[in-house]
Amino acid sequence: MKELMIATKNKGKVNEFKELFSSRGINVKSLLDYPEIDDIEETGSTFAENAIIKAEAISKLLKLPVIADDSGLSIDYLDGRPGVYSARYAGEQKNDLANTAMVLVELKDVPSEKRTARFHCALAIAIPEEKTYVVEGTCEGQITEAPRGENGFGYDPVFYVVEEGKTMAELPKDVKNKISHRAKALVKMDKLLNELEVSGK
Ligand SMILES: O=c1[nH]c(=O)c2ncn([C@@H]3O[C@H](COP(=O)(O)OP(=O)(O)OP(=O)(O)O)[C@@H](O)[C@H]3O)c2[nH]1
Ligand SMILES: [Mg+2]
Repeated sequence: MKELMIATKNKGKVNEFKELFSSRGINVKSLLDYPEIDDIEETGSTFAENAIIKAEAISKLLKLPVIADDSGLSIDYLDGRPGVYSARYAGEQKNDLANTAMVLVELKDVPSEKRTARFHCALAIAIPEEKTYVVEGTCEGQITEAPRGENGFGYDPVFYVVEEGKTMAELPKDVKNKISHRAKALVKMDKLLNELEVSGK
């Protein structure tokens, strides 16, 4: 089986990448397999910049082709926040429940038509001694007034997907893995990997 390294310590992302890549016959390794590697500082101002920073840093360290994911939620009423600060919105401890609660407080009494939002995912692949490539995917939705559902991670319980009539956390994982920002970016990455033939090296 082929193998790919994903430069993340986020368990929710790792689970999704394992599901998404297993159907492609690719085994996923992540930074959860390398606890000695410290977090890479995300100093970029866009998802794409941060994905490149993470992919290049880990690729340099491991001397392997490495994919990194930088993702988050942009809420129109909050001028795009939490954006690249999605993981740390309520503090450096990166607490999903606290982040979600903060967003709900900021949107208190905001009517449903003004609660539009989208998830973004930038995936970068850094190849040693070669270029770094980036692809992106988005998923449109609305922020609910209270969390609903047990699946997924992060802001999924408050992210309502209008076409499905459910929050991301109420959707079965195979449905999220078809419609999500990450799934859409991965379809583009898949094409790229086929062209570059890097998976498995
Ligand atoms: O409800 C959600 N469904 C998703 O599908 C999703 N994808 C990302 N996010 C949120 O955005 C932050 C990313 O920040 P982020 O890309 O910096 O990741 P991270 O710091 O957790 O891990 P790493 O990959 O950097 O190691 C995460 O913490 C999540 O809160 C999501 N929320
Ligand atoms: Mg991060």
